[in-house]
Amino acid sequence: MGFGISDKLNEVNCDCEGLVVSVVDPQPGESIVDCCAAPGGKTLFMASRLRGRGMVYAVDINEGRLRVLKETAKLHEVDVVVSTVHADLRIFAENNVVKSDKVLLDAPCSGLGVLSKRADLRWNRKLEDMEQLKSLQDELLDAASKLVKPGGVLVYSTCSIDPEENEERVAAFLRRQPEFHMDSAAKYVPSSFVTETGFFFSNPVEHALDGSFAARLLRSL
Ligand SMILES: C[S@@+](CC[C@H](N)C(=O)[O-])C[C@H]1O[C@@H](n2cnc3c(N)ncnc32)[C@H](O)[C@@H]1O
Repeated sequence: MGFGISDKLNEVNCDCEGLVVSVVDPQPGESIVDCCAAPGGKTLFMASRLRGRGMVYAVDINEGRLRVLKETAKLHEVDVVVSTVHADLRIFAENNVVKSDKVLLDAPCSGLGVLSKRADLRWNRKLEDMEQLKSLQDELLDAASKLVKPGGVLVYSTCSIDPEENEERVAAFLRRQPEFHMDSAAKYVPSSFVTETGFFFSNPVEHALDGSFAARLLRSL
């Protein structure tokens, strides 16, 4: 089996996607759920880190985007460790009894960290859209947390720099789900990307990268 993409992925591992995957810290042999996976940039990074042992379950509600993910995984020869699941995460988590070592929720967000690429987003935000988006992020976080085994890791990430979608969603989640607690990102990414409270954060001004956020949360044993 080839792992040709691994080297290429490692070369570009310094972008936001690679850094968020570093916060997840995938290890060979692990079972990982990528909850909002398509089109699959982070799935591919995680799959390459498994070195042929373990599985990334790539869940997404969008069948077309998931198909692209599957084809890309095959092209990059990591399809043997990627299994796609077409589902609404909230329903999948209700019905799935198997718990995984690591779960990544790269949540749908306002995209406020990538405005330089998506100028259209600047003018399209309405207050009620934001409230709906925050409720969806909360529901998806609760669903994702059900898939984590005791002692396992849940990473919540967005490509937003808005605290309402980031720190505030994590704080609300920890109030609802006290069996989870924060684990600092400091062990996984360079210190310039770690906030005082232990979150991963990149911003276009300081890092010349797209804005992105990730929180690493541990489930008690
Ligand atoms: C920010 S994008 C994910 C990007 C992806 N992680 C990557 O690295 O390429 C958010 C994804 O969430 C998916 N999504 C939105 N609501 C969902 C739901 N209820 N269940 C599963 N996936 C959902 C969307 O289809 C979209 O592909």
